[in-house]
Amino acid sequence: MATGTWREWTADDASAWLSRPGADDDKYRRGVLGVITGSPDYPGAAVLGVQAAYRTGVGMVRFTGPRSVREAVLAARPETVGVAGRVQAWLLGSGMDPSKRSFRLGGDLQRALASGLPTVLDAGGLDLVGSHLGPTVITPHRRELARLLSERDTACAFEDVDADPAGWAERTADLLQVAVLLKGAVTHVCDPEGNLFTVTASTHWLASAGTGDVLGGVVGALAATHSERLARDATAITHLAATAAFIHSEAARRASEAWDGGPVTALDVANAVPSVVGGLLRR
Ligand SMILES: NC(=O)C1=CN([C@@H]2O[C@H](COP(=O)(O)OP(=O)(O)OC[C@H]3O[C@@H](n4cnc5c(N)ncnc54)[C@H](OP(=O)(O)O)[C@@H]3O)[C@@H](O)[C@H]2O)[C@@H](O)CC1
Ligand SMILES: Nc1ncnc2c1ncn2[C@@H]1O[C@H](COP(=O)(O)OP(=O)(O)O)[C@@H](O)[C@H]1O
Repeated sequence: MATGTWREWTADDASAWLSRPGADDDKYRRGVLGVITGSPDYPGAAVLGVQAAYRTGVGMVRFTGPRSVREAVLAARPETVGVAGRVQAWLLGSGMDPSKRSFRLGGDLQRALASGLPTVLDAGGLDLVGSHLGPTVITPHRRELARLLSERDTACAFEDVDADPAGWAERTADLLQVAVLLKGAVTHVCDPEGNLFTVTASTHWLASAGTGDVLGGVVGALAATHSERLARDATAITHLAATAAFIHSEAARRASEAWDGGPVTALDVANAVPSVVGGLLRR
């Protein structure tokens, strides 16, 4: 499959998309991320995404996912607000199973997508792509991408995506008219406008449970803190997604270095995000 020219996203690129809060900022001006993630089977996915969003520098998180998950989220991050209200962006779907979606949860997800706000659609929210009205990025791994396309009558197997991730990411962006962040050792980030960026993981220790949920939180936080920019320029979501993947990869490297190059957990990666953001802001 023919593809355009992909460019590796650099530290300079990422730092251009970050800024420090100013004297006039408060938690609302900095950006509130609405999060509907997790399930009784996967409460940890919600905890990891919310943790990562705070570590990336969002002003506040409103978590309105399943009630059974809210307790775990609040235990890990008591600053989280558990009531619905105004938000600047949405993170939807990590740790959810679309086949077990309740009527109420389906309604909450559809309302979020109809809000026209910037949205990150992950894992069990991927099937909802197309209902979105705002600048949106989907964040599948290879298997999820193959499943999503097959459900949309495009024959595609895991092996196909594995053999040509760049081509399938680009084709998906075109078919579904949405920005795509396809996860892997090399993460491909692209959009229907032809932006094509790669982020090459700085350590393969990143391939462990829950690190994708962490990435969702990083992208969500950047979307919430850039909502005004996104309202003017929807393609900014692609640059923010690439920035998130860069921060995530660097956080994994730092977390591993803290263990002398040893293994890292998803929570280690989330906890290393502030030092990456700090370093990029100093550039
Ligand atoms: N802490 C949390 O809350 C976490 C929550 N998470 C959440 O979980 C949800 C599902 O995400 P996912 O990526 O795991 O699911 P999915 O794309 O369906 O892949 C499943 C495929 O894997 C395969 N497979 C299974 N075992 C295998 C084995 N031993 N060796 C080889 N293959 C094996 C299996 O193949 P099969 O057994 O059917 O042959 C199947 O095809 C998602 O919402 C995510 O956010 C995760 O982030 C983790 C941390
Ligand atoms: N071989 C690898 N080397 C480095 N990073 C990887 C590799 N495989 C996957 N990753 C990264 O690890 C993360 C895994 O995300 P995901 O597959 O969604 O896992 P989970 O669902 O458990 O959170 C992604 O950020 C992906 O880019």
